[in-house]
Amino acid sequence: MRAGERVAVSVPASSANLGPGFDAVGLGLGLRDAYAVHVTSSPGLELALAGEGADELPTDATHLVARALHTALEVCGEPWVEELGEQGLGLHLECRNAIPMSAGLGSSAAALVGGLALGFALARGGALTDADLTLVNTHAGIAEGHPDNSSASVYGGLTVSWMPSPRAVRTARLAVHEGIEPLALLPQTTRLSTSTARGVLPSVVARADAVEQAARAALLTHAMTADPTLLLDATSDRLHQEQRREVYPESMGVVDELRSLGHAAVISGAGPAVLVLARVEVAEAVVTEVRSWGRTWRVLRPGVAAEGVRVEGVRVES
Ligand SMILES: Nc1ncnc2c1ncn2[C@@H]1O[C@H](COP(=O)(O)OP(=O)(O)OP(=O)(O)O)[C@@H](O)[C@H]1O
Ligand SMILES: N[C@@H](CCO)C(=O)O
Repeated sequence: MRAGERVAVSVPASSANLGPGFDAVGLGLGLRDAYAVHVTSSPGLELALAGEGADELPTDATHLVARALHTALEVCGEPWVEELGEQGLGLHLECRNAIPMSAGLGSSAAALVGGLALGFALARGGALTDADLTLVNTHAGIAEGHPDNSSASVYGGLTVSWMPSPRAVRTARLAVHEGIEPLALLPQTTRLSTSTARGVLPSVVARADAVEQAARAALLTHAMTADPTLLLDATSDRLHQEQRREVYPESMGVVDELRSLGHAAVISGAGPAVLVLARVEVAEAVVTEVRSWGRTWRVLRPGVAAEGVRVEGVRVES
């Protein structure tokens, strides 16, 4: 590394689960955080934060993007801040966040994916290979503990991920049917940490529920890629939403109401955001319906992220 090198990446938000795909299925959303790292000639780590969470996140090496950057540089055998300081160099990290935090839109997964991608891109002189993306996917999925959000942030589109062992992540990436528009509904103030939402889940599942969940999860991939008319049936869940009702009662009310009108509404990830997988011909009507309630819900129409994490710029100053 030398002073003047700079790499920038952007990384999409994601919605996880989509109903029955708990901890496995993710959808990349067209709302992106932007991160950049600059090698400077002043030793130490400096962070500049803007956008969502900027006034509450740490501005030192404990920041999630910085931690992920550190991991990637270590994997590549590159020096971290202390060692760089001995060479008279430092790192300046910029994070511009568009993804709301603790909302259910995969902000922490995006931070991990973005930080790892920055580190690999910096170590490789600016480009990310498929092998690098596999490493990002693996490290981010393991760090999150479940790969659904992080894989969607790595690859965009619809992702189905599984962990053959606690140290391995695999992902199949599918193209979303063009007749589907994702709508994200956000309560104005409510936040919910993923760990709180995971803490209320029972550890045992009845066989009848497991059987039905497997059928719906299989149907989900078909509905999302080939036949959106099946989305209402394909987004029915038996494993986590009802079990978590107490931690997001208002969101469940919205899901119930929209589903009773025939729309494929689910809790987005661990909530409290609600995701509606609307057929494009009814998307406008869903937005009008939600706004007519007069409740304080924000409607986002981010579209599907066709691309996952990507390098946005590389600069080497002499
Ligand atoms: N963009 C970010 N940059 C730095 N740290 C973050 C970022 N997003 C989340 N974090 C950290 O991760 C912690 C856990 O986030 P949490 O998993 O609750 O939110 P989330 O990822 O937005 O939610 P979800 O996974 O349900 O979509 C936050 O408290 C914060 O410390
Ligand atoms: N699958 C995860 C997504 C949240 O990060 C959950 O529902 O707990």
